Amino acid sequence: MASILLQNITKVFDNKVVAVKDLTLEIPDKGLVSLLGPSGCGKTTTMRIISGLEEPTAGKVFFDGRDVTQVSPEERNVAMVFQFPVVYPGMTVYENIAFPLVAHKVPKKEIRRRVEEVAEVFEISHLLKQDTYNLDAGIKQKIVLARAFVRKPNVYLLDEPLTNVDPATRLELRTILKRLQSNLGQTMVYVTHDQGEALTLADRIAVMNEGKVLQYDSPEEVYSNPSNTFVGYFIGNPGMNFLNCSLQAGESVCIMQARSFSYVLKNLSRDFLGDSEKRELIIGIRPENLEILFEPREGYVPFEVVLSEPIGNRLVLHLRSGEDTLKAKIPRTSVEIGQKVWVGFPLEFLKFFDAQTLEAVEV
Ligand SMILES: Nc1ncnc2c1ncn2[C@@H]1O[C@H](COP(=O)(O)OP(=O)(O)OP(=O)(O)O)[C@@H](O)[C@H]1O
Repeated sequence: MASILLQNITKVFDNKVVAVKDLTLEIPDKGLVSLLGPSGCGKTTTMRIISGLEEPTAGKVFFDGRDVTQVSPEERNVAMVFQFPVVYPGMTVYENIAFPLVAHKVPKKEIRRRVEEVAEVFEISHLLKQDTYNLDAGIKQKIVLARAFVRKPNVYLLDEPLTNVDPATRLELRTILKRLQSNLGQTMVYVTHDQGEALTLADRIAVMNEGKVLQYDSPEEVYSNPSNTFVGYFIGNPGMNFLNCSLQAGESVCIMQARSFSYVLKNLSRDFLGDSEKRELIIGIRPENLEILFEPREGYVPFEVVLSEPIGNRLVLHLRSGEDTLKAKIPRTSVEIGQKVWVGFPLEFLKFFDAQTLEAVEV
């Protein structure tokens, strides 16, 4: 078990590619932390720096308060699993899983007990005597995960382990991993570009972009209170809506002036603007938090439906009013393309972002 501290880590490849920029991150002992971000944002590099496979250009890595920046991967005692499962050919499933224990000269009886235990967890007990030849990617990844979990390392580092497995096995493995992690009480770092995976698995998510951590919070917080527009857009399906607005002072409340409509924010006191008469902001709201009416109502803004997309038992409506566009997520119902709906913006769900820095602004 270990807590991990990455302190001001920078990694530059070939003197020009800055993969990680001054990144500081604290991963608590027994925590399950997910590094989430788009392709190329530096997740794998960060993971390789934790494992010791990559040396940072600047900054330090601590395990349980001990500086391990110069310590080898073996001595750090981490178990790593990558996207593409590597099973050892010419060995049975049992031998594959037992491999790290044999290498560490664990007594045979103990090896058998641990292999059988972990095989049961990953539901591959029936395959233990088989050769690994001809097994599908999902089963191979189960074997690789079992080989990682048969050990008792300081930290488990999992780099997109479910990306190449079929959807049914992916769901099954998510549940197994979550259960294992909480039963074992081991520190786990999980790299993914799949927000669904991060939101369901992790205790805390580090949302990354361009080599930086933009927000490090619980799944609930990154979803409900994104610290900037990137996080709001990247998390959620579809992502958060954004409207370029000027927030203007009315008599006692504020008025949201978008490019093509205005909307009175009845519960937002004029005091929000202080001494100014108006402020340029980006207003964000999640698609499921828009209020959608099929009849006109005073104060609500008419939008036209330009597309209606079914997602499971929900509909995603693409809406337009002049230059302003929104996506709304509503329960399935019959909606015609070109029909009008009336939209309300409940204050409790509105997020305000600075128009220049794109960072969240407190209300
Ligand atoms: N060994 C390397 N040499 C040169 N550039 C590298 C090397 N490894 C990574 N990079 C570059 O560093 C940046 C971050 O890469 P990294 O693999 O860490 O991102 P990632 O978020 O894991 O992406 P992906 O999800 O696509 O794996 C990218 O621009 C990548 O091309």
